[in-house]
Amino acid sequence: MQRRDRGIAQSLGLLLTKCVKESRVLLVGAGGIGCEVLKNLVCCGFGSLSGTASSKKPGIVVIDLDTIDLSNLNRQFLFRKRHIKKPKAFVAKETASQFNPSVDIDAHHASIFDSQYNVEFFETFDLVFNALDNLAARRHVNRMCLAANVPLIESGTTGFNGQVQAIKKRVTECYDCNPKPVQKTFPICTIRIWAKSYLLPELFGTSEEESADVAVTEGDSADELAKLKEEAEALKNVRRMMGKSEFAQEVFNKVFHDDIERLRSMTEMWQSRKAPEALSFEGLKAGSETEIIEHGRTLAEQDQAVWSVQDDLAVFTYSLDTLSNRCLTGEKVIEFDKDDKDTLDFVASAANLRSHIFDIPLHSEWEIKQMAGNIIPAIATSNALTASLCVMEGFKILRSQLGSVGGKEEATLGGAKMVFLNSRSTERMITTQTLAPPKADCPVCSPVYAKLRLRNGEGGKATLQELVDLLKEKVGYDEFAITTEAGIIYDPDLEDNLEKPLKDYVTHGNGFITVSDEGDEAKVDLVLSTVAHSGEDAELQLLPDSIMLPYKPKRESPAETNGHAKEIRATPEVVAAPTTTSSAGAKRKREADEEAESVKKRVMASKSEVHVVDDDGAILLDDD
Ligand SMILES: Nc1ncnc2c1ncn2[C@@H]1O[C@H](COP(=O)(O)OP(=O)(O)OP(=O)(O)O)[C@@H](O)[C@H]1O
Ligand SMILES: [Zn+2]
Repeated sequence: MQRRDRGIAQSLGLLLTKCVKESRVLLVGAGGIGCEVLKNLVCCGFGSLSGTASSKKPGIVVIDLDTIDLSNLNRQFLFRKRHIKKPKAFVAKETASQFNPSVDIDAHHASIFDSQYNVEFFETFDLVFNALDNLAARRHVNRMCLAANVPLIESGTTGFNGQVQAIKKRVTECYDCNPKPVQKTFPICTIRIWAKSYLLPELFGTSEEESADVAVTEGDSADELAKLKEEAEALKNVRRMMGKSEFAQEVFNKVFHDDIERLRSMTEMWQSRKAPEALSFEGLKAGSETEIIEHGRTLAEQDQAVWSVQDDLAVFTYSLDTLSNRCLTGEKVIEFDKDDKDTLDFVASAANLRSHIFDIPLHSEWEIKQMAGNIIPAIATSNALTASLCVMEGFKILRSQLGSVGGKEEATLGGAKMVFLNSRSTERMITTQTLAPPKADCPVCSPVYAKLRLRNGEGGKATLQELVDLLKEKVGYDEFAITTEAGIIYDPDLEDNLEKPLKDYVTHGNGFITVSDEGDEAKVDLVLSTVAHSGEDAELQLLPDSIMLPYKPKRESPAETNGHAKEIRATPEVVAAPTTTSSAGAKRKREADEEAESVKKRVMASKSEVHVVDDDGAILLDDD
């Protein structure tokens, strides 16, 4: 036994160490947290004995869609300067492999949304780690893990804070059990966004249509939008003057004078707030055009200082000159990028000029960069600590799968917790919270997941009618709706599509089809992932062959609850029809029975006076 292995075996015990080595894990994202997680996984020997001797499988699969950027190097320590522009996944594999040659890593430079990463792919793992930076990908992996019934360790950091959440279908809350705050959209009047998402694209964007990319929120009135359109039209005329010496002056006067005067003339808008004060280029300028540009160039170096209005005019003129030259020498589109200094100079000076007009405090370019780039600094230490917590939670989940008396380990996920990190805290840096059970009405984890096997991957010749018939026969539906990512394709009042081929609707690979009961006593939703087969048998097949769906939990009326809980329903998640003879079906039935048993035990063990969510999403409440 190698010295490293000895240390791990001493910490984890022989049984868990063996389990860690035999596991197969997926890591999604090889950025700040991902690099750290990969290092930990490799050093702990994850997957070093995965697969059998005859069919050895890489123990760790890492997927990342991005290439390495200079700005990653301060914290993504698997990467060096020479790796810039190379795919993160490949370089992460190359560097991390050297830490432990017995671990086999499979690296994919791809998006986790790609159709090859379907439910069957996810099913090949014992554990999935999310090390992502966006909501959409996190939610997608959450759903795929639910469909594949693979535990997920979700993680994230912002600045000094970090969070790790273990997610196990039917045992814990899923990522979507609690609605996430929608990623911010800004009203038009938000000035930095105005400069970044409106003014810059209008002047240096691609086409007229594409450039009208303005963030619109509910608060924006139709009037405001109409006015903005009018302004955009006038701006297009000014844009045609690019390259001429009076360009800066024309843009300035149009945006900071004419538009503001028009706005100011809408007197009803200014009854309860201060009216904006228009600026004029001539009134503010100090020196010739060349002098202004030179002055702007010098000021742009001083990004920590708060420039005066005259200074802003100079930087604005200088950046317009630079961007115009770039545009006229062949750069077709110039988009805002916080690391493109010319665009930042433009956005910072324009935002400050507009702020001045509306009597809003001015900011330094550095501050504006943080706001316009939505930047919260990434802290290497937070990432490293969070990544180590991820792997610790991973150990607990694997431990829970080893099995123990009464399924207690399983039910409590081996003691896994929701872990919070505050690396700047003067009290406890790490705090934990018990993992909550799944929310009974969560639209993502309360449905039953099953598979629809399609001939040739796209349903062969099968029509939507055949799917409807199959669902009636095998699930016992009466009135129901079928929805795909594109919207509703069938319900009792929408029968126009029935003769259409199913392949028109199925996004093969990782798309889902949701079937919702519309009857009086509704069953929980059924979510089907599609898998391909090329055999000669049926065009369409449900896996398992037959499904008994539980009913949606009834909402308790206050009178019913009244401190006296009662059992509402308890049905195992997916029960294959008793007639099934296939070994897979029998195994599933056995698993379902075992799961039902384990739920009962959990409920009895918990004796909670509140409620426990059972394995079919229904709520069980105890008797006293
Ligand atoms: N759909 C996806 N599929 C695969 N990888 C993804 C997907 N979405 C995001 N990622 C990866 O997740 C990682 C998140 O890492 P991190 O939060 O450190 O972001 P970053 O892009 O490396 O850094 P920063 O955003 O701070 O410049 C990135 O490497 C990114 O490429
Ligand atoms: Zn959920």
